[in-house]
Amino acid sequence: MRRPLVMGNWKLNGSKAMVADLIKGLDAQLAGVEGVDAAIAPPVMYLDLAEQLLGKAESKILLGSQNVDVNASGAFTGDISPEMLKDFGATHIIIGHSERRDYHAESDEYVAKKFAFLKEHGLVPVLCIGESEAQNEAGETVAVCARQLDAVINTQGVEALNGAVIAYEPIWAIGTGKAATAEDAQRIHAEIRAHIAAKSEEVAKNVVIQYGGSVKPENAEAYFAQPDIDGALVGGAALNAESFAAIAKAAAVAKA
Ligand SMILES: O=C[C@H](O)COP(=O)(O)O
Repeated sequence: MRRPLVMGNWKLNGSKAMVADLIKGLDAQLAGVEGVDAAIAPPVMYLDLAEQLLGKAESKILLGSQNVDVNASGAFTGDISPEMLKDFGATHIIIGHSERRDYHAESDEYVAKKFAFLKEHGLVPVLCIGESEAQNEAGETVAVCARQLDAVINTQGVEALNGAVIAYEPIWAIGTGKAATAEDAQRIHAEIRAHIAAKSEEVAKNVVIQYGGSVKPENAEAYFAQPDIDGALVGGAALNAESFAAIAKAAAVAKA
């Protein structure tokens, strides 16, 4: 049985006060909620504070990050290494988000390199994949997702997906309020799982596939009712403790 994972990607939002408030609210809202892993990825600047606050509260909330770079140390100005993330207690690291692919020209190969680097350092890659609106309209959704996945599978073997997380995020649904229907998302998740199953049924059966793109408390239950949707990667709604907790609770109930 796959354990659901609901992860909040705070993107470029936050301040010390906001981090403290949000973590306090999340801890209160999520206390006693079983059957789901909840993770947060604040801006890297606030990992230290988040780690301290979670530690003080003896929180069950997992800590993550929104990115990693591909060098361990040395003359790489501005880069962040896996060991630095580990040093602050981050375990779940988002890579390949469409905002990184688009605004920072990150290729499938570069994202795959990050994937391998995280695995090498014992961290959990949360690999984002998904199609643009134009690709969706052209009927290329499954091919795009397969290509993005194959960048990892063909270089590292399908077993590299063991213990990793895949986040299917149709780009046109991110931050737009125009979420994919639960049925459409399920169809793509099933295709993604089938693509992996063609290489290994065991890996496909166990890999957690999250949906991301305008997930809100109002639509969360419908996603989690689908057999191949194992959680969510949440942007906007993760900036409010009550909304994020409601989504996490919906996953716990649906997957119990
Ligand atoms: O990483 C999260 C996604 O990009 C979804 O963002 P959103 O929930 O604001 O649409």
